[in-house]
Amino acid sequence: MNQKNKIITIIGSGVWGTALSKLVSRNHHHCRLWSRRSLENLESVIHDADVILSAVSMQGVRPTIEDLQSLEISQKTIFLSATKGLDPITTLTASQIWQSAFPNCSHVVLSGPNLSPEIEQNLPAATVVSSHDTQAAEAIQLIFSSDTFRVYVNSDPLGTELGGTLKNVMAIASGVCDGLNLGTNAKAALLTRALPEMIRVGTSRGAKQETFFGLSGLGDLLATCNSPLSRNYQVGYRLSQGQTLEQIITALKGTAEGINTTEVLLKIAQKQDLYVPITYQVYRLLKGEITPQEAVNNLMKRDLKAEFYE
Ligand SMILES: NC(=O)C1=CN([C@@H]2O[C@H](COP(=O)(O)OP(=O)(O)OC[C@H]3O[C@@H](n4cnc5c(N)ncnc54)[C@H](OP(=O)(O)O)[C@@H]3O)[C@@H](O)[C@H]2O)C=CC1
Ligand SMILES: O=C(CO)COP(=O)(O)O
Repeated sequence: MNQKNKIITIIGSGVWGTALSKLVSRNHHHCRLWSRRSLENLESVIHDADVILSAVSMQGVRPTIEDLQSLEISQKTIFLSATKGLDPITTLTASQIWQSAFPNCSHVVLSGPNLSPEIEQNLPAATVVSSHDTQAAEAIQLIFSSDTFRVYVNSDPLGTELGGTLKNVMAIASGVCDGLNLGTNAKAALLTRALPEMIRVGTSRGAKQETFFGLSGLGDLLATCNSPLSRNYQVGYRLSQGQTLEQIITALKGTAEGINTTEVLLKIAQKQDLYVPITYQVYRLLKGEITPQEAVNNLMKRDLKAEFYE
């Protein structure tokens, strides 16, 4: 694909879709930012698009696909997914759903430590674009790369997507950790134990372990779990301050995917008999079954064991 002046249609004009539209426009590509509330119709904005980028939250993925399936889409169009969530019914990632809906097109995932307010400010950041189609991933890499946005490529889309998705659960736990003032040691312990938990789930689904040590895994875990800019972190922090989940969701600006992901992740873990202690405590906390302090106590009081195990 010639890299000059591509037409990029972004579906979902929430904070992430908007931040991505600025990256595209700064690189002098033609960006069409669309949401279900736009006056333009979807058919006109996808016409001749080189890339259809989905930046809707997980609950918007299936409705968006249904709208697009009735329209004519060239097989040359690259689908790019920036959603970080899991489908509650099938437990599939967003890109897996896009792939099965449009099997004849190339699919790429974009995921990394990319808190949108910092991207909006044009602060330096890095991300990963991942696909089984190397050419498509490299085309997306060129479209988004700039002096302030460094884009890497890998060929493990599932691992890339799951890193960004699973860390949202850990970000809730991390917000609790900071809100209860548990200290730097506790935070280091939490994040270090969170990564193997994410890897256990990811590799059981076919993702590569090494991907979780990259930007979309460890990188996004560090960013999201250490920043009050993260909505998922805010959920945990506010729970630690005694707010109810209902109050938090009402006050929260934007989507915290980790709330839904925790439930789906626990379902996966129970079905596949995977050990996910942090996720389990986050789940019970979100359900109102335990207090934040009880979640901490439950994690600390578990049976002793070796640090590394299969
Ligand atoms: N914000 C960030 O820093 C980052 C976010 N992400 C991921 O990107 C995704 C979007 O996040 P973000 O932009 O922050 O969230 P927002 O809550 O700001 O925006 C959500 C978007 O999804 C759309 N949407 C929600 N439900 C539906 C539906 N049923 N049908 C169609 N569209 C729907 C919304 O449309 P409408 O406005 O009409 O409601 C809106 O455009 C999430 O999966 C998030 O994890 C990834 C990286 C960074
Ligand atoms: O994924 C993100 C940063 O990489 C955004 O995190 P939140 O959805 O928690 O705000």
